Parts: sequence; C-alpha cells; structure tokens
Amino acid sequence: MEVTARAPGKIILSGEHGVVHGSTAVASSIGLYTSVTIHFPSQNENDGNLKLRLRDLSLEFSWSISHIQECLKESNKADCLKPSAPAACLSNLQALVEEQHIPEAKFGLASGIKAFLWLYTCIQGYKPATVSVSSELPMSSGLGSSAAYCVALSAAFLSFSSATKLDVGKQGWQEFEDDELKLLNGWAFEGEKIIHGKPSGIDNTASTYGNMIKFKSGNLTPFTSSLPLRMLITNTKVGRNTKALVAGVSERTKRHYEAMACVFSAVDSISTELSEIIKAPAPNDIAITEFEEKIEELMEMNQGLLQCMGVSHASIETVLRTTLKYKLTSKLTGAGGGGCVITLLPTLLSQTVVDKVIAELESCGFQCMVAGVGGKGVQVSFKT
Ligand SMILES: Nc1ncnc2c1ncn2[C@@H]1O[C@H](COP(=O)(O)OP(=O)(O)OP(=O)(O)O)[C@@H](O)[C@H]1O
Ligand SMILES: C[C@@](O)(CCO)CC(=O)[O-]
Ligand SMILES: [Mg+2]
Repeated sequence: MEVTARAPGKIILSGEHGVVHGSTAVASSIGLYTSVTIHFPSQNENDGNLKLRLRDLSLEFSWSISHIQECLKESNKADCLKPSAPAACLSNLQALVEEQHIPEAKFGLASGIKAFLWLYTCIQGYKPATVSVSSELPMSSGLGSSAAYCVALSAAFLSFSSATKLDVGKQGWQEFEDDELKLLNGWAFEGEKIIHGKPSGIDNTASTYGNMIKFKSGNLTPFTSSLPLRMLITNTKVGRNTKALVAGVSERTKRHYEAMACVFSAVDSISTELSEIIKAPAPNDIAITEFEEKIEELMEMNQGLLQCMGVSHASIETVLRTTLKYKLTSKLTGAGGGGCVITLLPTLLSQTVVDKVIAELESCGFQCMVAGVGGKGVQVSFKT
C-alpha cells in the first residue's frame, strides 16, 4: 500500500519579510509541485529501516528504526493531532543527520532531513518505510520549495493516520477536509520552523490551501482573482538561504527600529490595497489596463521597500532593468538575495514581446517560465 501527496509551490505578490514582522502579505500557489510517496514494506521487504530517497538529487538516506527510536526520545511522546516542535531533541536530530555524511555541496539539505525525521516519527511513529521525494520546484529559489516539501511530507504521513478520513480505495487525486488541512498545515509549519528558524507560515499555508491568500500574523483569508493573472518567473539561479535572509532583516530591524517599523507599515498598506484590487469585480476590457497598472505600481513600490530591507541582489536588479526595457514591472518573490523574480505579463501583451524578453533574460544565464496564478492546494492519491 502506498500514497503519494503533492503540494504546490507559491509566489508572493506582495509582503515577503514584512509578513514575518506582522505586515499583511499576498501569496498564490503555482502549478509546480513537490511529490512525496510513502511505501510501507511487506513482510518480505521489511529490513527494519526508514529510508528517505531524494530522487532529483539521486541521494538516499537510511536509518534503522530502533536507532531512531533510541535517539528521539522526545518524539516518542508526540501526538499526531498536536503539531509540536523538537525543542529538547534538536541535537539528537542533528546527530542522526550527521551520521549520513551529506555531500558538502548539499549541506542545506541537513535541515530538510531533520524536518523529515521529526514529522515522520511524530505522525507515523516507529514503522519502517521508504519515503521518496521528487520536485518540479527549484530548491532555495523563492518558490517555496521548503514549504511544499513540508506540506507534502505532512500530507503523506497523515494520510495513513487516524487523523484523516480519506478514502483509501478511491482512485485519483483527493482533497482533505478543512480540519485535516488545518492539522497538516500545523505540522508543515513545524517542519518549516526546523528549516527556516522564524517563518511566518505564509508559504506552507499557500501550499496547503492553494489559490490566492491574504495572510497576516498567522491568519489566513482565502480569495480569488477576478481576472486570470499571468506571471513570468525568472530564476536568477543565484543560490540563497531563506533562514539567513530572514535573520538579516531582523538584524536590520534591531539596528533601525523606527525606520523599519515604517517600512513594514507601508508593506502592510500595499498588500491590503493589492488584495482589494485583485478580488474586486472583474473590470471590463477598457479597464483591464488600468487594473493591471495598479497591480504593477504596487509591485514596484513593494520592490523598493524590499531593497530598503537589504534583500535585493545584483542579479535581481538585472532582471528589473531588463524587463523595464519592455515596459514590464517586476519584483523579487520569496526571500530574495537571488532566487526568483516575478514579472506581470499584461493581458494585451503580445507573444512577440514575451518571447523577446525571455530570450534577453535567458541570454543573461537566467531561466524563465510563465505561470498562471492560483490553482489547487495539497492533494493525495492512494495506490493499493
Ligand atoms: N525536494 C526537497 N527535498 C529535500 N529537501 C528540500 C526539498 N525542497 C526543499 N528542501 C529543503 O528546503 C531548503 C530550501 O528552503 P529555503 O526556504 O531556503 O528555499 P525556498 O523554500 O525554495 O525559498 P522561499 O522560502 O524563499 O520560498 C533546502 O535546503 C532543503 O533543506
Ligand atoms: C521571506 C518570507 O517572508 C517569505 C519566504 O517565502 C519568510 C516567511 O514569511 O516565512
Ligand atoms: Mg522556504
């Protein structure tokens, strides 16, 4: 028996970083997924091990279940209905990861592996299994790869627990009930904390629920766009780490508290206005341009404030300058410092211009894709 869970990545249209400090932010899921399959061995296959296969990286990690149980005394007490943090056993999780000799170039994976061990043992306990992960999302690039990973892991593990009422015999993708989504989002948030340090919860919430969300201080308001929005996503391929960028903004806030409070307040107003514009009744054909120009102006203002926070990067500035040549507006998305930039593609923009701007961005070594905004959140599919 096995189950596959898939969880989407996200883009933040406005409010990243500010949201960690209490500002409103607006995010949307995108149609790129991380998938997690969990397979419980038959009696013949059972070697008493828990295995994690990261397919895209061709890496496999394996621990004997009895060894994990000995190390993680804290998760022995966990209740799958109550998401909890590994406070007292973080160093034991660290030791379980260190014994796996992760290649130095992939060192960022250590926190993801810790999150996996914590979520698995708290939700599933001490059963041998093979968990395989594959992803369409570039890792560490601002599209919420860490959140999609934590949401897909939590969904797969909870699918085989008493906490969910899914139909194991049903073919095809199925969705969770509201209370189940809340629980799995809670576990994914615990995973994100292990990876990020101090996440706001917006990324895991966007991945869990899908579509568009307004998010402030842990509170979610789902909404839909009155018009389809199309974004060009440019991956600068400059690697960065969300934890370090979030910590950098907090340091700047300590140094310049009053000034940063004003920046966060401006971010809050921009996100609130943006969500009002996007969800307002669809404009007629003449007003579409005006509607898109308002979104562009708010994106540009938000980008200016992200520069103020110190999270832009030379590669991001190159994307901004390049798209501006075509009268297009862009902003960084996610934690910044490299990673991905989004550019609104107006409805009336010709394909010739889209092709030209993509060609110019790709000639700088960047990678481009066009994404529709919104789409389904987490789903699971059983195989008997
Ligand atoms: N498919 C995956 N397999 C294993 N670990 C993953 C996977 N995807 C993400 N991770 C973990 O998440 C980390 C990247 O998270 P990080 O938050 O820095 O980037 P991001 O989530 O892509 O961007 P952002 O948070 O700005 O949206 C990786 O170093 C790894 O620990
Ligand atoms: C930078 C940040 O605001 C968004 C990362 O996608 C961090 C967070 O909210 O957890
Ligand atoms: Mg992340």
